[in-house]
This record gives sequence, C-alpha cells and structure tokens, in this order.
Amino acid sequence: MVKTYRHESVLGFFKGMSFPMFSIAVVNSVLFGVYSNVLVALTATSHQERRGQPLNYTHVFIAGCTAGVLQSYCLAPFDLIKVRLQNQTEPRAQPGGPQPRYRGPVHCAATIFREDGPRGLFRGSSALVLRDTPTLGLYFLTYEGLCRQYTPDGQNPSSATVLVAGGFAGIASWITATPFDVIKSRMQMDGLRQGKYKGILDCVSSSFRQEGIGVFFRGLTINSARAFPVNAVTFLSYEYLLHAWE
Ligand SMILES: C[N+](C)(C)CCCC[C@H](N)C(=O)O
Repeated sequence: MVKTYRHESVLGFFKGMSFPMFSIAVVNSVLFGVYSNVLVALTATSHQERRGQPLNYTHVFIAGCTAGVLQSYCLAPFDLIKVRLQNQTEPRAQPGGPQPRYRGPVHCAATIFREDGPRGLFRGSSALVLRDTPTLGLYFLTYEGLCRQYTPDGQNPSSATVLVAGGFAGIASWITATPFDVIKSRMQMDGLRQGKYKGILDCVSSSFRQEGIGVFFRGLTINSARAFPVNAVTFLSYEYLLHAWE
C-alpha cells in the first residue's frame, strides 16, 4: 500500500475501477438472478415459501454453482481488463514521458481485441470458471445456512442476520477462491509475455516450484478484509429488493 501510494499516488488504488463499477451490476444481476431462478425451479417454491420449509443444501449448492458458471463468462472480459490495468504500475503518464501500454479500460479492450481477436478478451476464463463455480456454491451455502441458523423457523432473517451471514459468506468464498484467483490472474497477465505458461496446470506447477505453497494465498488477507462489507451489503440489497418485488 505504501509503495502504491508513493509510486502512483492515491489514484493507484483506484486503477481499473471504472469497468468493474459498470460490470459488477451486470455480473451480480446474472449471479443472483440465475441462483434464485434455479432454486425456484429445483424446489418448486418461491423465495418466501422456502423460508417455511427445511433448507435443501444440495439444491442451494447446485443453484450456486450453476450461477457461478454463467456469471464467470459475463465477468471474464471485464475481469481481464481490470487485472491488466491494475498490473500497470508506472506512475501516471507525464507529457512526453513513456506512455503506459493501456490508456484506460476502453483502450485496453480495443488493444486486446486488435492483438488477440475476440477470444483474447476471454483469456483466463477457464481459470475463472474453476475459481468461481465451487466457491459460489459455497458462497450461497454459507449464506443460507447462517441465515437459517439464526432465524426462527418460518420467519424472514433480520437485517443484522443478513449482513453478518452475507459477510461471512463472502469471506468463506474468498478464502477458498484465493488460490484459484492467483492462477487466474497469472493466466490473464500471461498474454502480455507471449505465453509463459502452457496452461493452467503448468502455471500451478511452475508457480509452486518457483515460489512455494505460499504463493497460492497471496492477497488472502486483503480479499477477506474487503469481502465482509462488500457481501454484507450485497446480500442486504438482494433480500430487500426480493422482498419489495415478490
Ligand atoms: C467467487 N468469488 C470468491 C471470486 C467471489 C464471491 C463474492 C463475489 C462478490 N461480488 C465480491 O466481490 O466479493
């Protein structure tokens, strides 16, 4: 954090943010929309009716994993652009000085498209699907399980229960996702160095060989610290909107 601030000023902490601001609404819409609708299809009950029935954890996990796969493909191009911009660590371009490779999210997308074609925008998507499918199943399982644990039968969880359950769901999901996240980001950056890795397994083995087991938990602390508030608010918004519109 100190080096980022010194080298890139406070703006360094907001690199690559404009695209996720737009994309996270679309990605969460797919994630929660698919999750809710698959759960309705599996249980043949509405969100409200389900409150009064025993929770089927298998259905929750299947619905969460299904949503995880589909949202990964929506997320892939936006996540690639975010990772490429965040890994540009030069200070802001000075007039007449060396220009950074990407001048912003749109220029980044156009450059990748021009150099690698449309498929280039989905670089690292397989690693993203591997990262998000099981961990989003766990995400919804943790949320639904904690809500049930601390809510009397047949009642709606209180806002405090939703906030705490959502926060811990985010932490549980990110703890299990971080090793996959490290590999995913390395695969996404690999396109710049002309294919350092032959594939996901090569990336895993060479990262482990060169940097040891600890490499797979890089970023775990910061991921977990941000995961609680982000997902507490996400689930509170989800429950509020479902309740208002159902
Ligand atoms: C599956 N994975 C752990 C990557 C994300 C799960 C939580 C997603 C949430 N929008 C967030 O940004 O925390």
